[in-house]
Amino acid sequence: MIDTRLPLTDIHRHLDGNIRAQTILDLGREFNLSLPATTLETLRPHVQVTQNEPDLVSFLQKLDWGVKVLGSLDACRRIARENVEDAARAGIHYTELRFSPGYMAMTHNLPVAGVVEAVIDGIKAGCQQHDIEVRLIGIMSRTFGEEACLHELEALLAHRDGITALDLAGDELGFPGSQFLSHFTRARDAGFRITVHAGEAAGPESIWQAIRELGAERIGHGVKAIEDAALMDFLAEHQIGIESCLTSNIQTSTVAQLSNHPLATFLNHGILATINTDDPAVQGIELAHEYQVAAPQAGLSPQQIRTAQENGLKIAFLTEAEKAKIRAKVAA
Ligand SMILES: O=c1[nH]cnc2c1ncn2[C@@H]1O[C@H](CO)[C@@H](O)[C@H]1O
Ligand SMILES: [Zn+2]
Repeated sequence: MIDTRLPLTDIHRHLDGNIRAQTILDLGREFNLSLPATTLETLRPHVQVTQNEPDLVSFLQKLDWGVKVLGSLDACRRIARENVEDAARAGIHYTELRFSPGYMAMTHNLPVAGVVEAVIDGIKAGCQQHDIEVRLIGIMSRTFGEEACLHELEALLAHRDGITALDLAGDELGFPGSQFLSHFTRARDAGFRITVHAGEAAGPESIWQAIRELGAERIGHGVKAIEDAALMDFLAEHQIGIESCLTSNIQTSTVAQLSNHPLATFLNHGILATINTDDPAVQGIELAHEYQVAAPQAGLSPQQIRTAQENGLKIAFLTEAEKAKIRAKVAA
């Protein structure tokens, strides 16, 4: 259950994995693109997971139509604004929305730095209309290689003030973190906070690598930490937060069933683990489903669910003063 006296956060939410099906239809029409379907109902299986995918890379293909319709910077602005609206409607008080500007720019050759600017703009517009606090995390999509990631990093650095943190996402098995050392050195030098998708498709060594070599302060998914007792201790001791996404881990076949999910064990071990969505529109879920259905199925007790909710703001990329302000506002 969601504790309504506590701030509700979603700190692992891809805005380019959360494009409304209706918006995909609208933009397809606007830019005269041939989509695989012309009605919401027939489009859905092309843009949403309908049954669990065999692996991460197959799951990620479901995001492709959403970015293929981004025919202009205005379209990027629109989906950013709609993401704020959707998060506010989901009852979220604070969210960190992440996006890969190169992935969004790719199909229509948009300027990558222009995409970053448009997303920042769209978020601002959304925040003026809705009572929610938002920060942005820039993603480098490892799937497209080191060069493309460098391009994304530079676009994000060009708008340093609007971006809070840097992440690495995409095909973890095909593109190990070791290829991105220099990217993260530059990002840390610029003062970006760091979170990395690790231990989702690859094993615990990928989490160690993200922490030791990329400077990760938080880990996206981190499922495979459960295989390494020393790593479990390290995460707890150094307060490296885990951004868990329960349904996503089932849909990517990272975890066979929720009753096997390590989140409850992470929490028992004193790790600052949290409950988040990942790609809500693609997954066909919202945060309430993760709290009310997925978390109990994953064996979390009501107290553990509350702890996970509290951890969200605890490990948020905010100052202590900013966190206190959000806590006070929700409690009021
Ligand atoms: O669960 C996930 N694991 C790894 N990468 C992901 C996941 N969801 C989305 N992306 C990746 O994030 C970028 C868009 O924000 C894309 O690279 C997409 O493939
Ligand atoms: Zn993710």
